[in-house]
Amino acid sequence: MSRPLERLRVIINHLDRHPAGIRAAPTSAQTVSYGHPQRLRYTLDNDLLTPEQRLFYEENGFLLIRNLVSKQDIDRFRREFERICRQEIKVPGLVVMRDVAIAKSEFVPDQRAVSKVQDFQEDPELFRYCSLPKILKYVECFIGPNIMAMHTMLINKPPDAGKKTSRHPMHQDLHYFPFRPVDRIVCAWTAMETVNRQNGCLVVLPGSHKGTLQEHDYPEWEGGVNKMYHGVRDYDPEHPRVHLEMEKGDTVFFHPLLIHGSGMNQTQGFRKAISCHYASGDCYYIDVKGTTQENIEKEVKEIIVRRHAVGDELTFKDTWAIRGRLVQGERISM
Ligand SMILES: CCCCCCCCCC(=O)SCCNC(=O)CCNC(=O)[C@H](O)C(C)(C)COP(=O)(O)OP(=O)(O)OC[C@H]1O[C@@H](n2cnc3c(N)ncnc32)[C@H](O)[C@@H]1OP(=O)(O)O
Ligand SMILES: Nc1ncnc2c1ncn2[C@@H]1O[C@H](COP(=O)(O)OP(=O)(O)OP(=O)(O)O)[C@@H](O)[C@H]1O
Ligand SMILES: O=C(O)CCC(=O)C(=O)O
Ligand SMILES: [Fe+2]
Ligand SMILES: [Mg+2]
Repeated sequence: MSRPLERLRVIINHLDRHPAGIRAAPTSAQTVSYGHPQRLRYTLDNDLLTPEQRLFYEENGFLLIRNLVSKQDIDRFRREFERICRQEIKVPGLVVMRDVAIAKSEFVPDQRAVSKVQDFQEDPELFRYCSLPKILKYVECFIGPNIMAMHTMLINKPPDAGKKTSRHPMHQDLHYFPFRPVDRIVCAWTAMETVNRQNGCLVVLPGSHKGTLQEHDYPEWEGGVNKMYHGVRDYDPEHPRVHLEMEKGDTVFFHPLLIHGSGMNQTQGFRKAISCHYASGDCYYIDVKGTTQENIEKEVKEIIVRRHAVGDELTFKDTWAIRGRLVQGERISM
């Protein structure tokens, strides 16, 4: 194991299990002088993060806060998700996804198994997650006081059906987003139960957020890949990787350029997590024509046309502006 990786493992294993109490072990980052705030590019001045936490995010592109969301809240999100699965309620705009190995097979027992729901902004109970003051306090440290919830997901990673399709390839979330600046975007991802290597926890490449947006495409996986699960075409297999093992309520905040994915679910349970991508209310939309993001724009448009029978008048940008919801401060240019 490489030395930086070993150090990270040590830090993660020693994270205090108290929300405000993370004390990272010394890293090389701490040689940065606290008196030079202009060196801090990825975090903002605030009273919440300790200098160690700020430096950890600056250096690694993620910050894990233990025990942030209460068990009661998570149980409520879980019950709401179950109601959606049982089709007891219908949520406008909600996208329901089943695993490709299940959707395309006649032989898998539970054809109805939902692997993920996206765009729950119209479900008041699930959307409560995105407005939790505990979450927003941290989000503000990364993107400032004007906060838009741009993308919401409840991931119910199914037991692998034998084709490794439950994996999520290594990717950068920015690939999906036609808005900038990149440093005013952050994801909050909360474990709804114990997540570990067995059931496919998040895997991150620490420090990869300092690079640029890479070209993404479908990985060449024998057993198939889920729709729109693009992966970074070439990433350094020698780059240290960290498996983020988390307990119910633990929350990781991460930068949209951080390369991450998740391994296969080798258990019989559905591994649950809830997440929201936030952007500052003063971000702006970009045209992705001629960029590496053109391929995902094309796929999103095809799905929208098929589903809603609309033509070219709805742009990639519009699909985001429609889903985005202000949760704090002002909506300025989003
Ligand atoms: C806007 C993008 C999101 C940005 C997120 C930011 C970072 C997040 C990183 C990611 O999460 S990337 C993955 C994001 N994935 C998606 O957004 C996919 C969401 N899912 C869907 O849009 C629908 O579930 C899907 C279009 C895949 C299926 O729609 P339907 O429920 O209408 O399916 P239907 O039963 O009508 O099946 C239509 C076809 O899709 C196939 N299908 C169903 N589920 C599939 C699947 N999971 N993968 C591949 N194909 C699938 C199905 O077999 C069938 O194939 P055929 O046309 O060949 O018969
Ligand atoms: N052949 C592959 N090509 C591209 N990405 C892959 C490949 N195999 C695995 N991955 C991705 O690498 C990440 C982590 O895989 P890894 O094998 O390290 O984790 P794991 O399977 O969860 O853990 P463990 O190795 O302990 O079983 C996942 O995002 C997975 O999708
Ligand atoms: O497996 C997971 O829960 C993470 C998925 C992910 O990275 C994403 O949907 O962007
Ligand atoms: Fe992601
Ligand atoms: Mg593995």
